[in-house]
Amino acid sequence: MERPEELAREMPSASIERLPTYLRALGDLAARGVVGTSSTELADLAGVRPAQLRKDLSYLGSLGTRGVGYDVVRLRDQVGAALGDAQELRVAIVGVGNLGHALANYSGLVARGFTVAALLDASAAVVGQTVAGLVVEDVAGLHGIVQARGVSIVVIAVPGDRAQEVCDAVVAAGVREILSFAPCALQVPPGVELRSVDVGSELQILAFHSRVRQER
Ligand SMILES: NC(=O)c1ccc[n+]([C@@H]2O[C@H](COP(=O)([O-])OP(=O)(O)OC[C@H]3O[C@@H](n4cnc5c(N)ncnc54)[C@H](O)[C@@H]3O)[C@@H](O)[C@H]2O)c1
Repeated sequence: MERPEELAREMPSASIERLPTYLRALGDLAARGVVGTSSTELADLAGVRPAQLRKDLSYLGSLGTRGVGYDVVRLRDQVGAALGDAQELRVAIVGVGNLGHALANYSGLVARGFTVAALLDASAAVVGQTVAGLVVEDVAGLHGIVQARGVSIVVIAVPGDRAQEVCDAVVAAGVREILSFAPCALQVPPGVELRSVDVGSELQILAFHSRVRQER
């Protein structure tokens, strides 16, 4: 029998990507005072098949009890811990323009246990400004700031043509988890986890579905 941490290491990325949805559904159930839930109910709330949900949760060692289901609070805490809830994860945002401002002020980060520990920019017009209670610092100090404040995740919100150089500097500073909003593909060395959110591509995917529906 594998230990929970060994199982979690084997979790496929598609399963990891569904964990925040499970956590949100479990949080809603807990807030409503629901004590126990079935895989069918939870899968329904999360918009997945029950078999998929059971498989995903099995990687956390959460098998539920046949006929009883899952203890909501226990499972919420287990999924939360897998997503790093228990640790205080420190995030730095590089690029404090329109998007960087919005992200720095986004209450959902704090609600999910993240702390914005630094805001960095290259523009003299932006450095020194106070945004969301933090003074924007010069990106030239990235390495020292990451080390001194224990930053483990960096969000890149700079223009596309600056994103790769920023990404390289972030990796050189020792960061292994990066979220990029830049509308371009970034290269990272093995061992660095890069997630990209390209709002334009997401809209194009919706536009594709819209066109196909109209042609039916
Ligand atoms: N605005 C949006 O709604 C939106 C949505 C999704 C994605 N994006 C993408 O996010 C990125 C930022 O968008 P924005 O609208 O905030 O742009 P912006 O021009 O308002 O802000 C970019 C910021 O990055 C800073 N910057 C430039 N080069 C830098 C460097 N080398 N190091 C550190 N900081 C640097 C600039 O000084 C500026 O403050 C872009 O790649 C954009 O395509 C924007």
